[in-house]
Amino acid sequence: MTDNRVEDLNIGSITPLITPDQLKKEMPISDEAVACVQQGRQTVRDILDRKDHRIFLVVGPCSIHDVDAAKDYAQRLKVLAEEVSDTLYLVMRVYFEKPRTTVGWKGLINDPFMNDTFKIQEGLHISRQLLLDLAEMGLPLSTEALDPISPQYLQDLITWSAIGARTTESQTHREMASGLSSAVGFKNGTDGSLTVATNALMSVANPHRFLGIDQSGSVSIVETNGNNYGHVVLRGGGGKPNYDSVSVSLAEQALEKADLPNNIMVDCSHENSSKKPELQPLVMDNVTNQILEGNQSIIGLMVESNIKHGRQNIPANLDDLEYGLSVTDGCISWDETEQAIRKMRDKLKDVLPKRNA
Ligand SMILES: O=C[C@H](O)[C@H](O)COP(=O)(O)O
Ligand SMILES: C=C(OP(=O)(O)O)C(=O)O
Repeated sequence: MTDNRVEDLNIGSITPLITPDQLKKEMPISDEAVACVQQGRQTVRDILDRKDHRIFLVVGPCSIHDVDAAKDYAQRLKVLAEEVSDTLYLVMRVYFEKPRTTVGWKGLINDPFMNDTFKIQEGLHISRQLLLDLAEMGLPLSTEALDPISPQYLQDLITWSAIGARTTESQTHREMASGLSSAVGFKNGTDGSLTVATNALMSVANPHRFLGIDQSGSVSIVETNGNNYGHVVLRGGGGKPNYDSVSVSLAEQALEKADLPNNIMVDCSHENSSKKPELQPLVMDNVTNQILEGNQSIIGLMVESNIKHGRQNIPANLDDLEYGLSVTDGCISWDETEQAIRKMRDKLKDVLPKRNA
């Protein structure tokens, strides 16, 4: 018998999902969380506009896999954030979606139980509850906007978003970012190319029309206004770092040539530290010294930090998971994080108020 099927040949199944509206009805944003998000977004915009002298640090685990450990981390970060708040504005990394070089665990939304059961609906619930809990603590939160649909479920709780090195060049992600309500950092490409990020900034500031979903889950034409709070994130690439003063100066020239604001974030992790977490404090200190020496463009840093130093593979028996240890990229420990952030604050506390004067 002839098989006449011409579609869905590679589809295993398609399962309807809760709509954004339904999830938000079950788990509504509270007044405390709204206040936290609004204040956080305004602070980041003020830093980008040089109305706030501080530098913002996007700091936290490479990925969230254990909600209790994330809350434990957040409580520590909240105390440190208050301590350094005259100089630094700390935003917690709460990354639920991981872009993989090939394959691997894709994060808490995709596979919340880390056992290939891919309970995405539960992943959305768990992720939203964590964002609510953390925002209610008064912590500004950040995430990578990777899936083009998931922002409808979670972005109301996000203060700063990233577009990752693997997707900065993607039109879909630039379109999505043009409609995000938060400021958004575009990483340079994995090969080190900055042009993909400067092109992304030119794209994202413009209105776009594209296919998406609305809050009731209907496939829709989305029209955006454009996002004027995009900036580049230098993360190294092509086997080389790009946090050094020469690379930063080249990035400044590229921004000037493209008529873009002189706003640069440095990611201390990834290829800026050859994925060796213990090198991140050295990158932080180098960038701090650049600011002490008069740099005007660096407005933010990213640091991958967790309760414990390093990383672990996801074990076959999940009872063997070590508490507070990353299952994706290696992170610096909480003690190292406190030490590095305090050092940065002490070095910059008298300098930042006079910067850009
Ligand atoms: O930040 C995390 C990783 O660097 C990124 O998701 C790629 O990870 P992989 O190369 O281990 O797949
Ligand atoms: C995946 C990440 O970074 P990059 O896109 O720079 O690899 C990340 O910050 O988690």
